[in-house]
Amino acid sequence: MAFGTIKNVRKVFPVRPGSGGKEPVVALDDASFTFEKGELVALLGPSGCGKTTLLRIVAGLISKTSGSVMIGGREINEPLGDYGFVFQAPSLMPWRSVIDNVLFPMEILKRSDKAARVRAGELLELVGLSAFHQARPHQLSGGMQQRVALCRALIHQPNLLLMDEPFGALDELTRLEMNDLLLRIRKETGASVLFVTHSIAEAVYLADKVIVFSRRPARVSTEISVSLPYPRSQATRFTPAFTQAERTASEALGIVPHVEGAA
Ligand SMILES: Nc1ncnc2c1ncn2[C@@H]1O[C@H](COP(=O)(O)OP(=O)(O)OP(=O)(O)O)[C@@H](O)[C@H]1O
Repeated sequence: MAFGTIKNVRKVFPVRPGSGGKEPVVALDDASFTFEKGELVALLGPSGCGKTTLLRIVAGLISKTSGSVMIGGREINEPLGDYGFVFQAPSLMPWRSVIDNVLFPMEILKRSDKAARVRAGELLELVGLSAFHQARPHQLSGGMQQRVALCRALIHQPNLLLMDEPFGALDELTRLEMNDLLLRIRKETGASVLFVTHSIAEAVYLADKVIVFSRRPARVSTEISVSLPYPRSQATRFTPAFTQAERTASEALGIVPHVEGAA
């Protein structure tokens, strides 16, 4: 059985009284795909097609209207805690030091012991922030803050990392560095990753599999298996296989017409 199974998930947001909306919003319509333990799946699709909604359903943060979500053999109907969530904004607590931000989830889980502190140190080393344990968020660049947010998402050793356009606000060079960092982290932790992005190149570079959604209400329009070898490096972006995968994703999004055998 797959580690994660999203099956026929539908989400309708009802009209909220006083919101001015006239029709319920069908955010997801029949979204289905599976993923394995340790697999990195990129979710790609037009703005507003329901990608964030799907991540929140997988996390158990919001309910689905119908369908099922199974993660690690358990049906998800409420937050089960075995996931880390990384958002586009790092949203660190400005009054806390870097290490105390990383340790925050462990305080909530009442597991903020010496072992947690050691693990926080290891994670900060992994992301190259060993020298910044006591720094405050405002003393860090945007990329550094997002590294701290990554450590915070991983501190309780989740099996699943949910990432919602985590590098979308970063400059191009920092984003490329963060892509490589994420591939390293995935390898070291063995966590599965669901990664929402608007960038076709980022999706192809990171993913084992790209799920392309149609316009809202989202359905899975295409599933692309990315067969680029590991380890991937920035040079991978200049290979014919990379261009081919980008083209396939672009065709699935309707950005370029499908041409048989084109690369
Ligand atoms: N709480 C809510 N109440 C009502 N409608 C909502 C709610 N959350 C999301 N929606 C609607 O559901 C649709 C999908 O939103 P969602 O944020 O999941 O899309 P997205 O694909 O992540 O978009 P983007 O790529 O622009 O971030 C949108 O039309 C949005 O307005």
